[in-house]
Amino acid sequence: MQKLMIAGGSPLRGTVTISGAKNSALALIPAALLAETPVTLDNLPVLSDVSIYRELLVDLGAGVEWQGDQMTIDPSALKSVPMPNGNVKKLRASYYLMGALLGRFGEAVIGLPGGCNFEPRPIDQHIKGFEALGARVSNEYGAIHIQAKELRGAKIYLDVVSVGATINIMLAASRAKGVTLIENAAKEPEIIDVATLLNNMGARIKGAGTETIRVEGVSEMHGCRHSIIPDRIQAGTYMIAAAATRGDVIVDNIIPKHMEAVTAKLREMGVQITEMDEAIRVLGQPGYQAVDVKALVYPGFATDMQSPMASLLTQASGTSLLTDYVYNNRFKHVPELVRMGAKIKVEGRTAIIEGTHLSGAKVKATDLRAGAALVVAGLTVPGGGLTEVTGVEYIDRGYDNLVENLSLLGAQVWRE
Ligand SMILES: CC(=O)N[C@H]1[C@@H](OP(=O)(O)OP(=O)(O)OC[C@H]2O[C@@H](n3ccc(=O)[nH]c3=O)[C@H](O)[C@@H]2O)O[C@H](CO)[C@@H](O)[C@@H]1O
Ligand SMILES: C=C(OP(=O)(O)O)C(=O)O
Repeated sequence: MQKLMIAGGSPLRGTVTISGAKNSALALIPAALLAETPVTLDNLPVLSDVSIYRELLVDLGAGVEWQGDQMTIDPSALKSVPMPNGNVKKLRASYYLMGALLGRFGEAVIGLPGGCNFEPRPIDQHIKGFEALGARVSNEYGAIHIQAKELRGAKIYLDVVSVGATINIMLAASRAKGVTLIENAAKEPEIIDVATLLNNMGARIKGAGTETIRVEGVSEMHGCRHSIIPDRIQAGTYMIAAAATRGDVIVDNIIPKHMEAVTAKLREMGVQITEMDEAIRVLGQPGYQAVDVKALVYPGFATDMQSPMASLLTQASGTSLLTDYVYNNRFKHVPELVRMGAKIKVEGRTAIIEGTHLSGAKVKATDLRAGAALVVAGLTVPGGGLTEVTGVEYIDRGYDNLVENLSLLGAQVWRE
């Protein structure tokens, strides 16, 4: 079992270059299966979830060439192989195989997804969308069976704003007959990225990034080349780590507009931030003010940033309130932070955080962003105090080169 060891107290200094977005990559890879000819993705993050997706594509008969940050997917020999078990259960985004295979073949059998299980994460809105497009959907022994004689465009109003359901419906609707309208759609930058790829593959999608997306189905799609947008959650985590260690870091190769909710909140705390064209400089300060943070759908403060933000808020004077309006109970990092001396109480969907000094401890990452929170917390521990984080496999789902990046910024971090 691997562990991350962190000797805290070194201010982060220097430049970190951010890779492509996990949550885009994990949708763009299955989206490529809708084409008849190869799709090349650039700026691909090197993550364990991407490796698992590669294996899924191979099982489906696709050709995959992956070198560094570039992957070429050749879906010309693809088959709709049933995938009730195995790798589909290891990651959340395997649910996109439902929309992609339904669009391409009119059928799919895919096991219920895995991913970070901080609370039950239903996919009823995905299924409602497939059914509205004319598919029959059943759950047999934990695998979703989807079949359609013909997919027909429809008007679909999402009951909850869901990133996954919005993208999954876009995938299937791209190959349906007629026009689909997705109302109350999610507006995350990753949705625009997927729509951009699909349009470059021949789809006709308008309105991605707004709450109404119009998809006019096409009968054929082709390959293209696409560069994945930067990972705004990795970027935000480094911004928070820079502030928490009172460091001075340039977070490079990002889209500063995607970071606005984080930037605004850090400024409100007293962090000095300079925005550049493709980078943000974070200059930490000796003291911070407590703030209230509400995690919301985009363009609000991302729920995926909520856990690392909790660690930063332990460094502010006074009491901060951190409320997650996307998930009811995404607080598995809290008991671990408390082991490190944090003063946090959870009431309902709100964490009440009082500023204090943290000390090193043996802690466990129970999901990806809980892991990121523990790393940030470990970095703040004064005087080289040692934090030992287990559950590293969760962290590897979403942060490539984490140890190398933090070491280059001057942190004392290593794997054991
Ligand atoms: C691979 C990927 O991109 N993962 C991201 C994606 O997850 P994911 O797409 O799974 O998250 P959703 O946007 O769908 O979930 C938002 C909320 O809607 C609820 N819901 C969702 C679908 C559904 O059919 N029914 C339902 O009730 C969920 O339980 C949750 O409370 O967006 C989340 C919210 O920004 C992020 O935390 C995840 O990192
Ligand atoms: C929850 C996350 O990922 P996933 O949806 O892939 O589990 C995340 O990236 O924070």
